[in-house]
Amino acid sequence: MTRPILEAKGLHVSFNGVRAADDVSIAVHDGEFLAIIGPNGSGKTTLLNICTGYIRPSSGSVVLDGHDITRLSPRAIARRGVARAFQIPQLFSAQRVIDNMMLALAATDGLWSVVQPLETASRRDEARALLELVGLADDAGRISSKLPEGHRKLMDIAVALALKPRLLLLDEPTSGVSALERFPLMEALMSALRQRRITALFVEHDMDVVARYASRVLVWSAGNIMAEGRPDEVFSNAQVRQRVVGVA
Ligand SMILES: Nc1ncnc2c1ncn2[C@@H]1O[C@H](COP(=O)(O)OP(=O)(O)OP(=O)(O)O)[C@@H](O)[C@H]1O
Repeated sequence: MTRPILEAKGLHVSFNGVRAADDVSIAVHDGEFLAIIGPNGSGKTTLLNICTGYIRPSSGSVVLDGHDITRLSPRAIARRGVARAFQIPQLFSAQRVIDNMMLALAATDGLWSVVQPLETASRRDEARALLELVGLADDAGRISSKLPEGHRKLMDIAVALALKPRLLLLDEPTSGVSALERFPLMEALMSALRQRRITALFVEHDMDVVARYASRVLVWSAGNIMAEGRPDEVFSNAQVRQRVVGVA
């Protein structure tokens, strides 16, 4: 296996006595598409929150490319190449898709200023390239709120990619997406990740999606990992089938 991009070691977090991370250690390797599955409330999102600086663990560390990022702010972590999709509120749902993309690029450039024009030729080109990357080139002129849910999710992913991340964290990429849309969405996501050589970690409840797309799976239970392996390995584990997949 390749070297880890991100390594978490011995993470502990409790909320009012509930252990959301109970000595969690994980390694995310370059190029993998790593799934996290597990029952509601088992601590999956807490791990994403720790890795992106939104929650500080009471002990343990997170190391990105050899640098300790445990106590950095979310913004500082994002600048080091860790992006998160489905985090940015849809403040501009009345705007066109291309305008949202240019806003995301402007925010990444740190050019939040009324005197700076939002639309420049290079930013428009970059926005279009990102939309093309996720298969939304034809949606550039549409109003964001009018997009089907699968396309809106891809727009959120394109917004996260504006940061040029090395590691993308996704919390349930297919939630709220129709059965017809979820595989095309995943295909577009996988293609974008491959083209940009981005490693990804995703929390997912849809086991068909995990079985089909994950390169490795971590199974969460009560604040820690109860099993891990390739999708076929974890899905043939009786405990996992009983506790997580819901099949005896
Ligand atoms: N900011 C917080 N304040 C208080 N309790 C929290 C906070 N974040 C998480 N928790 C609690 O920590 C536990 C783990 O929550 P977390 O959201 O990480 O689980 P999850 O596996 O992502 O769940 P789901 O699949 O339902 O999204 C839960 O009991 C949750 O209520």
